[in-house]
Amino acid sequence: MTETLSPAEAGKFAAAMASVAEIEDGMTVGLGTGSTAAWMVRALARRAREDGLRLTCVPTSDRTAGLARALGLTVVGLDEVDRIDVTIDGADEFDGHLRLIKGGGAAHLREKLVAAASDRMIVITDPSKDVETLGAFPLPIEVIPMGWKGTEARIRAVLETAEVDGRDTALRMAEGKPVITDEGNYVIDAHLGRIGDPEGLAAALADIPGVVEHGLFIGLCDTVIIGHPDGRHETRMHDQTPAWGDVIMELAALLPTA
Ligand SMILES: O=C(CO)[C@H](O)[C@H](O)COP(=O)(O)O
Repeated sequence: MTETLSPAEAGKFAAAMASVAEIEDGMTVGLGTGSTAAWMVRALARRAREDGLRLTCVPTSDRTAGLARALGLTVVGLDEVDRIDVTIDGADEFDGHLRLIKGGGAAHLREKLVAAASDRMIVITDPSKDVETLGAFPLPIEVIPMGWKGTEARIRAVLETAEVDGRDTALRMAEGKPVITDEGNYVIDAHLGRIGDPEGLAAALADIPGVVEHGLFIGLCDTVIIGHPDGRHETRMHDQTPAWGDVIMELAALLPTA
């Protein structure tokens, strides 16, 4: 399977496969958005079919809902469940404290709501998303369309005093029109280069009238599974960078058996 994929896709596939191994019968599962999450939805649907798992799934976007339904998974809205056992989602960047940038697919509002309702959030990625400092990926900020220019000016004012290297902002466009999120909003991308104080910036952005949600996920992710092109994966958990137990187990598996 993986030999037909590009190295990045093979890594995403490996992470997705490892993540669905954590799902048990009867669970309520949050389904992320993006190409990595799409691999996970396919792998989850296959596991559910082959192992007879009864799952309730809460998608983070219309795209993911459509894919999950088409594959036979049971899809419900966030308000139809009391809690979510685990959410599995992709990310655009993650750092050593498992802080994330999300929203490259303009779904970070629903993604954050679903992650916040979950007992556990697993992020699945290929190695390219692993960064020392967040910020090379432009930070998505979802804003109300009404008065978006004023909101952008307030975002720029906040960035003036933020610990960042760049301060450019741009309304996200596609085919000459503003990108509209599933909740009917616009996205402003902030090109920051480096975010020195993610907690401080997250709090300041959340305070701006017109900002609905930004793509900094802090204190939400419990586990990151990094898939490698050769099919291996490694796991990072809070305050374990990397999880040496996993690395040792993987190295042990490579040793010849007697
Ligand atoms: O945050 C997201 C969507 O809003 C995605 O998880 C993020 O953009 C990663 O996408 P991909 O798995 O395609 O690289």
